[in-house]
Parts: sequence; C-alpha cells; structure tokens
Amino acid sequence: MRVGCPKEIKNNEYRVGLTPGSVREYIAHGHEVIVETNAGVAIDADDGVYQAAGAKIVPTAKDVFDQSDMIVKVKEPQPSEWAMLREGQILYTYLHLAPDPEQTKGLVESGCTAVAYETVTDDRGGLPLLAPMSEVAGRLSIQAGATALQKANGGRGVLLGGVPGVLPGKVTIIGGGVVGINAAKMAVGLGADVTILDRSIPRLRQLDDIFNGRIHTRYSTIEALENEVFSADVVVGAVLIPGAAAPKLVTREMLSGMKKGAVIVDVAIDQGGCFETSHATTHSEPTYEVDGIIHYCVANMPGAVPVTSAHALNNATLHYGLQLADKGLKAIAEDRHLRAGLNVHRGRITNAPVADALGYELAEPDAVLQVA
Ligand SMILES: NC(=O)C1=CN([C@@H]2O[C@H](COP(=O)(O)OP(=O)(O)OC[C@H]3O[C@@H](n4cnc5c(N)ncnc54)[C@H](O)[C@@H]3O)[C@@H](O)[C@H]2O)C=CC1
Ligand SMILES: CC(=O)C(=O)O
Ligand SMILES: [Mg+2]
Repeated sequence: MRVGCPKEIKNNEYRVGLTPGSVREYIAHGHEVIVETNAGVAIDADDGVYQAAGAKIVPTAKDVFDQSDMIVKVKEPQPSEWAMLREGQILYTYLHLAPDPEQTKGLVESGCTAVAYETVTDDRGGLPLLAPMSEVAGRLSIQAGATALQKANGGRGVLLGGVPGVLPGKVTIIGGGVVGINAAKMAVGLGADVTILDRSIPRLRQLDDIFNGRIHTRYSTIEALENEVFSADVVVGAVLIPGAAAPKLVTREMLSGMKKGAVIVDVAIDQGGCFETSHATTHSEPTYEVDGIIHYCVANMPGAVPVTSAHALNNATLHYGLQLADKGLKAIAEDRHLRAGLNVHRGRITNAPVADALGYELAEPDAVLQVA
C-alpha cells in the first residue's frame, strides 16, 4: 500500500503522524511511504532522516493525499485536508467527531474510510491509542494550570506547592482516568492538595490504592462537584464517555461560586469540554476569562511537546497502522478493536455515539464493510 503522512497544519501542532522509526516498519512490511517535506522538523527529523528511513519526500500535502491509499496523521483533518480525501482512501488519525458537525460532514462527503484513534479499544476496556496522549495532556494540565494561576497571567496568584508555613494550592480533577491520574501525579509532585472525582467506584478504589493517602477521592455527585470546584485553585476537566460529546458538568452559574482568578483546564475540550463556558483555544492564545475564572482549553495540548508526544503516539498507533496497510478494510473487519475505531465509511457514520450526537443514522461497521 502507499502510505502518506502530511505535515500537520493545526495551530502550533508540531507532532507528526509517522516518525522515521515508524517509516522503517512500514517499509519493512513492503509498503511505500510518502512524506510531506518538513513534516518532522519539530521532532529533529529532517527530510534526509526520512529518506534514510526509506520515505519518498514530496513538496505539498496535495501530493501526499493524491499519491496515497492511506493517510496517517495526528489531528483531525482541517477543511483544506478533508477536501483532498477521496472514496476508497483510509484516514487514520484523531477525529473527535461528536462535537464537530462540519468535519463530520466533510468526511462523510469525501467518501473516505476514517478510523479514529480515540475510539480504538483494547481487551482491558481501555483506549490504547488515546492513552499516551492523555498521559501527556494530563501531565501538561498541571503545568498549564500552575502558569495560568500566576497573578501576571490573570490568575489568583497562588503557588500550587505552597511553602513551609503556608498552605498549598488546591487542585480538583474531574474524571480519574488516564488524564486524571497523570494530572494527579504532577500535582502531588508539586505538593498541591489534590482531590479526584469520578463516577466509577472501582476506579476511585484503584486511585486510593495508587496514591496511598496522598490524594482525596470523591464520588462525583452534583453536591460533591460543587464543593470541590468552589474550593479549588485549579480545576482539571478530564471526563470521557468514549466517542460522545463530554457532559457539561460545570455550568456558567457555578463559576460565580468559584474563587476569583481560579483556573479551569478543560482537557476534555477535544470532545466539546465539560465546562459550559469552555470553547477550544490554541497554543498561541491558550486562555480567556469568563466571570473572573481563567479558562485554558487547548484541544491539542500534546502538540506543545512533540519530541515526547510524537514518539509516544507512534508507539501506540504503529501496530494497527501496519494492520491497515497490510490488509486494508479486511483488518477492520477482522479485529473488533479496530472496528471500534471505524467512525466513517463511504459516506456513512459507523460509530454510535457520533451518530447519536450529530443526528446521523447509524450504519453498523459489520454491515457496511462487506469484505470478501
Ligand atoms: N486537550 C487535549 O489535548 C487532549 C484531550 N484528551 C481528552 O481528555 C479526555 C479524558 O481522556 P482519558 O483520561 O484518556 O479518558 P478515560 O476514559 O481514561 O477517563 C475518563 C474518566 O472520566 C470518568 N467519568 C465519566 N463521566 C464522569 C462524570 N460524570 N463525573 C466524573 N467522572 C466521570 C470515567 O469514569 C473515567 O474514569 C478525553 O476527552 C480525551 O479525548 C486527551 C488527550 C489530549
Ligand atoms: C487526543 C488529542 O486530541 C490530541 O492528542 O491532540
Ligand atoms: Mg479538535
């Protein structure tokens, strides 16, 4: 198969869909790899490094899209990219379609087959292609929150770790999954007072065991959420209902109960965000203020640390990427975890939460794939 990797074009997105190491693996499987010039410069991999790995370098994204049977990216296609996709072409990347009707329409109209990293599953009930970026974003969320909390940045002026004789700042994390636990590790490391809320009691038990008394856990009811949000200096939004738009757990009205200059870091913004007042921001303008509360809502947080995150992402995406390149649609038909990743196929929506959120009729993957 001809496998293509364009340069990412989302605001301050420096990751790349294929590292040179991944290129070598595709070449070893007998595939051709086409990479846009300078796609990997931000991870210290110039065109020469890609050529040495076996890739062909082309000057434009259009060349990549025109010449490839499968496109491997990082972020959801932008309008100029979905216009270049075509029927029969496989797109393998993050999509986050539920809160994004325009992109969804673009993909449906393109006729392409789109596999979303964030809905591929594993045997343990996890999301293996989302997890590494959730690890990165969770860890970054505390850096981002601590920075926004500084007075000169509009925040309350609290040092999360405190100092001897002065209490630490308080971090509330809503959702104790991969983002939540990684945020907690960083916040605990800084010396903050940390509380995690979740709806899963087994998950709360696990967190309690892991942190061994160093954090507080709380079952997420409206009352518990209000208490913990109102008393926080930094609130991290880290909930997920796979594929679906994030539930709006913190309303605008609730902001009035928060401390002025407190910070919200809505990591779940890529699924629409779990604060009513959130809207997606970019690394060039990451924060804005509503009712005295600083909002940080960057939808591609790991893009800021591409040297770490491009490799972590490729470690997770390579296995299924090779399956797709080796077997095409048959790979999706054969593997239920990859099938869970199928969101769009030849103009039909094949993921139930996306179909529900955007009012499309659901087409079951098994029914539409019809692989001989
Ligand atoms: N902004 C960015 O750059 C990035 C955003 N993300 C996003 O972060 C979000 C979280 O991802 P993960 O941690 O990997 O998901 P996860 O599935 O590991 O964890 C989500 C947690 O939320 C909990 N939850 C669900 N509903 C809840 C409720 N009503 N109250 C409290 N907890 C609730 C679940 O029980 C689960 O423990 C996702 O939307 C993901 O796409 C991930 C990476 C980068
Ligand atoms: C998960 C995601 O949206 C990201 O890594 O940018
Ligand atoms: Mg997005």
